[in-house]
Amino acid sequence: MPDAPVILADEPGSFAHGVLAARHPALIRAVRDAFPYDPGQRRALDALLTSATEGVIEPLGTDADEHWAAWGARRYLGRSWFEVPFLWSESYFYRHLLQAVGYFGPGPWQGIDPFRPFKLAELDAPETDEELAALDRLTGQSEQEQARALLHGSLWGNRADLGFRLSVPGATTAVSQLVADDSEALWTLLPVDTVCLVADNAGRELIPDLLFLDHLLCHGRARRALLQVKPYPYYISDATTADVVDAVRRLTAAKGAAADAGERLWAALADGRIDVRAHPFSCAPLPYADMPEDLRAQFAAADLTVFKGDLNYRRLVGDRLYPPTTSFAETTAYFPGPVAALRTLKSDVIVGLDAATEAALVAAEGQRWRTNGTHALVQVRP
Ligand SMILES: O=P(O)(O)OC[C@@]1(O)O[C@H](CO)[C@@H](O)[C@@H]1O
Repeated sequence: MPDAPVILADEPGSFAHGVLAARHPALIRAVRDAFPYDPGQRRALDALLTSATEGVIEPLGTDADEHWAAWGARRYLGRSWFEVPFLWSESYFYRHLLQAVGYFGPGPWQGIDPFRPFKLAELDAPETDEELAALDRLTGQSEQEQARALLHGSLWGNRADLGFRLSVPGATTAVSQLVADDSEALWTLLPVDTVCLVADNAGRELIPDLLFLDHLLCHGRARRALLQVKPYPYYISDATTADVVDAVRRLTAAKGAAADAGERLWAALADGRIDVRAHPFSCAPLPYADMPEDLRAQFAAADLTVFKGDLNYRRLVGDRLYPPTTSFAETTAYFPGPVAALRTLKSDVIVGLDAATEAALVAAEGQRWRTNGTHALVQVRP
């Protein structure tokens, strides 16, 4: 993987600094208000707020510390959250937040997803009804037109990221063009036996992801799908198995084409054509280049792996400040099979742009295009 500086959060005014200094405190407050947590949980959340903004990185004080030691904790404990790799700091913050609310138990709050109220509000939103109703209008179109529309639905669904909306209010309304578009290359890779989709957010991103998978299965573009989700709540709205079930239920409870897709998805999950996986490394604070052998073998067994979203992109290419014209193929050369990224741009990392595109973006927006969520990309390494 080409060398470039690893992103830290130590520079005031930078995107990463803003996430730790503003987004994380806002998230703690939102979670605190969303549940009738008991005094102990509230104290733990308040302590995390102080630690994350003014304090240093502390151990979890549970068996999980050993796990995190293997992911680099020994190097970072006792240091400011702002001085260590941004990806590491953010991931550990989410792990601490789950700890504060008792997610890992033992106790009555074990397994209660602190982000569930936000995820459910998304599923219930009128926008979701509109998106599902739009499926009925697709049915009269050719298979190819449907496939393209569903790919774009899945791509732009990535704007529906709750963390992003905590810091960029109104962010879901802007629309812009793709800064890189390898979608033709993507279509030439299909049909395949096994497609793997590494999911990102629940709710309004997961629904179009599932509809895209349903289309691939239904039209013979893939025989089966692996769906990688998170083993526990992460980065606010990241999808877990419970969120997959909620999304499919939302579809089956809808009308028309959405309900039909929901029934097919239910059947595909039940008969194993969609195989949900939740590998522990999915919540690791590390790039995919460092993945363990068993996960590498899972990806190697797929004929095509599609990474959804900004965080997965950061982990796929490495959370570094690359020159934007760095090759996507080179940064993903370690990956054990054909790989695609569908992502809206919501952090500083970017590779695979041509020089003219980068120059035009900078001329129009300075560096804001990297993080404001109005641009997207489809990148493929066959
Ligand atoms: O992965 P997603 O849902 O597309 O985006 C996650 C995100 O909102 O969170 C990170 C900052 O917290 C950034 O990588 C990105 O902006």
